[in-house]
Amino acid sequence: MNSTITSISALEILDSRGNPTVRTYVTLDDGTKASASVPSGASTGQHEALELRDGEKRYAHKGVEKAVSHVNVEIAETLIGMNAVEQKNIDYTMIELDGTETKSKLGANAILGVSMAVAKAAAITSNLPLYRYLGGSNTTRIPVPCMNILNGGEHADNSVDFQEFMLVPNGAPNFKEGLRYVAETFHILKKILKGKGLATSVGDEGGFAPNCSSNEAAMELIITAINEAGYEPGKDLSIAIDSAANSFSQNLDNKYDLLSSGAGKMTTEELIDLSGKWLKKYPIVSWEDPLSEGDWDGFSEFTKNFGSQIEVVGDDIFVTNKKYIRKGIENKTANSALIKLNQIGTITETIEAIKMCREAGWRYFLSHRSGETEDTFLSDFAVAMDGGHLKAGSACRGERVAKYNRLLEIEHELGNRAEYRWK
Ligand SMILES: O=C(O)[C@@H](CO)OP(=O)(O)O
Ligand SMILES: [Mg+2]
Repeated sequence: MNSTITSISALEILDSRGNPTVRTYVTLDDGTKASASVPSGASTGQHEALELRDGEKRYAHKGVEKAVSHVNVEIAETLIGMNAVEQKNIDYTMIELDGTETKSKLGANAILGVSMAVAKAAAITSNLPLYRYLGGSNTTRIPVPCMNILNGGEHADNSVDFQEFMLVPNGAPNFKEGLRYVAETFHILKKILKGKGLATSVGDEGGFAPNCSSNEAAMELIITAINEAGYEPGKDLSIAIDSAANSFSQNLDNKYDLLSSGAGKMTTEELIDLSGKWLKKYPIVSWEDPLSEGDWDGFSEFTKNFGSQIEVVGDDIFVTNKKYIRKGIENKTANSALIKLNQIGTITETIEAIKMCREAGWRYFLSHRSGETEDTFLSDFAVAMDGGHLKAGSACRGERVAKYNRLLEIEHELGNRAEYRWK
């Protein structure tokens, strides 16, 4: 099948934080048109692919006109005439054109936007839904929606150190019900917060951002909400945490300072100890970045202690990069990797990272960024990758809800062939 790319262009748009990001457009010779928008993180790993930003300060977060121009000029000149259904060829051509390890010449935001828009155009011209085009004909598994309902860390200005507290509807019979479980509990949590005189304003991903008296108090509120919503903690709904420990480790090493809550300085051992206590008390099934990206030994210790009980996810430490995931597999650093397309910058490399996890018997956790757009590429991608779970924020921000709604659509389309299970 030949579907020749006839035009590629880009535009600077805004993301959900009001910061500039890249939207790309691709046209094929049969008239097919597709566009894609690139997300942007706030709590980033040091080794992520580079998000190219302009020098001038027109916005709080600088513009992306340079990246836009790289799409319009270098990338367009190189890819026009190529076959859109050859994703790997397209992605590796851009990787070569850039020629740097972190995509710093053209910008990962420029490259990823094109990678995504080409895949969308190829799916349309192949008459296939995107999840099926990327995942093949046996793609039937809808991910468990790990919904972020309480925010802290760099995603909120409150007194909680851990960045994300997520509800995991692992006891639900299907995605639709799972989404209902978490959305209902989200609303109950709002009532509880109101009743206690705590703020019901939300953080970047739409989770509430109350000033709790401690990190543990945040956890207690969530357990209360699950119970009051009529669900059984640990049976219907469990919990996933993203500590994003980089944000309370100034030098990204084994020294921590839980400043926001006032819990104070902690060593790796003390943090692991605290986690052990929480794991005994609360129905936690997944813990992401419990330690900072420089604390490889601490991560391994954490995994040795708890890896048989829960999913230990590396985000900032692996940055969806095979080089770091390989090191993690060798050192038993974790047992799962967070997967974010823009951390590495192409669809093909993201798929390769997932394949590496799969082959090692690791899990992988598909993820949005804290700065998102209305693009629902992630939903189709998560289904295509058969990973079993995704995080896409809360139930009250349009750019997050769009992803969940797309998953409802896919589940509906698959009918009784749709699968839903935690593991
Ligand atoms: O740390 C994370 O996992 C993400 C997404 O939730 O946040 P950010 O996009 O800010 O890196
Ligand atoms: Mg994270």
